[in-house]
Amino acid sequence: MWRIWRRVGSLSPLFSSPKSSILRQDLIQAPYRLNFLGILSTENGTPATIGFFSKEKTPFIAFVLGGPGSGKGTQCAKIAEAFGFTHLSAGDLLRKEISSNSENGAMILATITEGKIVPSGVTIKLIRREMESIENNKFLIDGFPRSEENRIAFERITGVEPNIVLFFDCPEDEMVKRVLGRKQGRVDDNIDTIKKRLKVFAALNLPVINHYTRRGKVYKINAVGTIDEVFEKVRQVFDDCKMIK
Ligand SMILES: Nc1ncnc2c1ncn2[C@@H]1O[C@H](COP(=O)(O)OP(=O)(O)O)[C@@H](O)[C@H]1O
Ligand SMILES: Nc1ccn([C@H]2C[C@H](O)[C@@H](COP(=O)(O)OP(=O)(O)O)O2)c(=O)n1
Ligand SMILES: [Mg+2]
Repeated sequence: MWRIWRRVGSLSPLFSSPKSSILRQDLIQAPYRLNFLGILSTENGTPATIGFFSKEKTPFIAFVLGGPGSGKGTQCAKIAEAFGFTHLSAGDLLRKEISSNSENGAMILATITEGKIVPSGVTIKLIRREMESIENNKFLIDGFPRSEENRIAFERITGVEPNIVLFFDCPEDEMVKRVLGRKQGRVDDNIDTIKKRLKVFAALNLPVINHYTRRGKVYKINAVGTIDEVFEKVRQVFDDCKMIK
């Protein structure tokens, strides 16, 4: 088991030990497996709390959400640079799995091509692996959680909630224009898949944003404007966030 960092929902001071490994690999309980929801569970099927961060090692977590092309990745790069965060993009981690020919690669490729969401257990395992190997205590988790299933699995597995959630609010026609102009050779950056991703965003990701809005954690940012104009609004959030040391 990972050690629990702190109770879900609480906000606490952070970053006591920047050089320490945040997740304790030696505390992971085996064996565990994915249940039908893609949530990690023990062999008898009960949900497994596979991780917990000790109180002193609690990282600051910002979930970064918004529709496809809203500018999440672009803004995360700037936040990472300006505020010393580590940027973890769920989509990038999944694409890396595809190109490394891992056992889940074919399933991930098929899911992304369809504009659908990869089972939570797979994505959380990749995020966890990164958080374990990186010695930082400030993480931007970009493009995750993409669904209530993602969110619930993350909270159940880690025992924590994000400290804040950034939501880049962007009109659909602007998102379509940006994705079609992205030219990174992605299998999902075509008009058919974009339409599906926009539907999936509205159906599955907006409920996550609504949930965290009710929890008072969402900073909604108008994503229209130049990259620098948007970043000025983002900067204010981080400048004002007293929890970030
Ligand atoms: N404020 C902006 N105005 C115009 N284009 C933008 C802006 N922010 C990002 N872009 C461009 O739009 C595309 C999508 O941005 P990206 O950061 O990859 O979005 P996301 O990660 O939300 O899908 C990229 O080509 C990026 O350079
Ligand atoms: N939590 C996540 C994040 C991304 N994915 C899949 C499904 C998404 O359409 C693709 C691409 O995600 P990515 O965040 O890179 O996409 P955008 O930056 O929003 O354009 O990856 C997922 O299944 N689960
Ligand atoms: Mg992105």
